[in-house]
Amino acid sequence: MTTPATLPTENLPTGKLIDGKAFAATLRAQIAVDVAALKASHGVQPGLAVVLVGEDPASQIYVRNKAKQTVECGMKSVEHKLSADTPEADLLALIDTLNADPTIHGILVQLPVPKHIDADKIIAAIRPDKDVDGFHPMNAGLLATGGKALVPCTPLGCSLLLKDHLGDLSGKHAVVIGRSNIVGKPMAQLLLQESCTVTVAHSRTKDLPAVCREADIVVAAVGRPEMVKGDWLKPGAVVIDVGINRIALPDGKSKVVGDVDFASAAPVASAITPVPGGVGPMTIACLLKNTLTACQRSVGL
Ligand SMILES: Nc1nc2c(c(=O)[nH]1)N[C@@H](CN(C=O)c1ccc(C(=O)N[C@@H](CCC(=O)O)C(=O)O)cc1)CN2
Repeated sequence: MTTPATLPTENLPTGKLIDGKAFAATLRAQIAVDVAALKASHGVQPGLAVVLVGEDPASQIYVRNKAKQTVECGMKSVEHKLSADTPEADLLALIDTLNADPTIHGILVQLPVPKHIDADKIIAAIRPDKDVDGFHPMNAGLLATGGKALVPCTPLGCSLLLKDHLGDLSGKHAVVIGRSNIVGKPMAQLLLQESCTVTVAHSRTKDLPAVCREADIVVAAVGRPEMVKGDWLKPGAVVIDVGINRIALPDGKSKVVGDVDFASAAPVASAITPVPGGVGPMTIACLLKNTLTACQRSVGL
């Protein structure tokens, strides 16, 4: 009998699946309650500005979902959609305007940006206290030194899922595959804060399967479809799959898969996030959480 391409998630034993979609819905409901309380106590409504440059289809969907969920939580949402050939100087000018706008507490520029725009320069132009993506070097430094950072949304979401599932993470060996500024490095910092022993693996890591087999927790954020196989895992490991890879199917359609080969990994892991429905929904929920945090801090809370 051949192994199915993906295990149907509904056939997994209870507790094996870490349901990010459900967790994100609960988090958003709590954020809505906190937004209402902030309005009542301080007369302030959190405002999020999302800037999209160009027409990347996936980015358009993410931006639409961000705006919709922002409004559903009772916050103000402002969208700026700029053409793909927008000069970098115009984007910097827009960020200056948003930085100075007292009704806007969170600013993000959807990534990736077109090639003629320097993403690092754009990120550095956003006021650190409004940088709800947590990508500004000031926030990266605060996270690394244990300060009051705004934390990147995807790793924050992974950390919330892990703590909800495992409780205390202290002493666990976590292997993070990927060293990006957006996921891998901040993920490692968050796991260190929880007193994990952290290994950051990457494309030059020797014998990656053997490194993964040492891990109690594997966070895969490498951007390679279904790379992490079941025989890379220690039995009982908890697996967090950050990958969102669209792959073509023989019938001409496509589907989204993670960085983990779910079919072989799920039987070995004690718990695993699915793709879709795992980490992805947590990214947007944590963006709303960061926007609320930025607004609360702006009134001294
Ligand atoms: N400025 C930013 N740009 C980007 C970020 C980011 O955090 N800040 N992250 C990603 C895109 N992203 C949010 O922006 C994002 C990606 C995926 C999901 C999600 O819910 N995915 C679904 C599956 C979607 C599909 O079928 O295509 C899931 O995993 O269930 C939410 C947000 C890059 N850019």
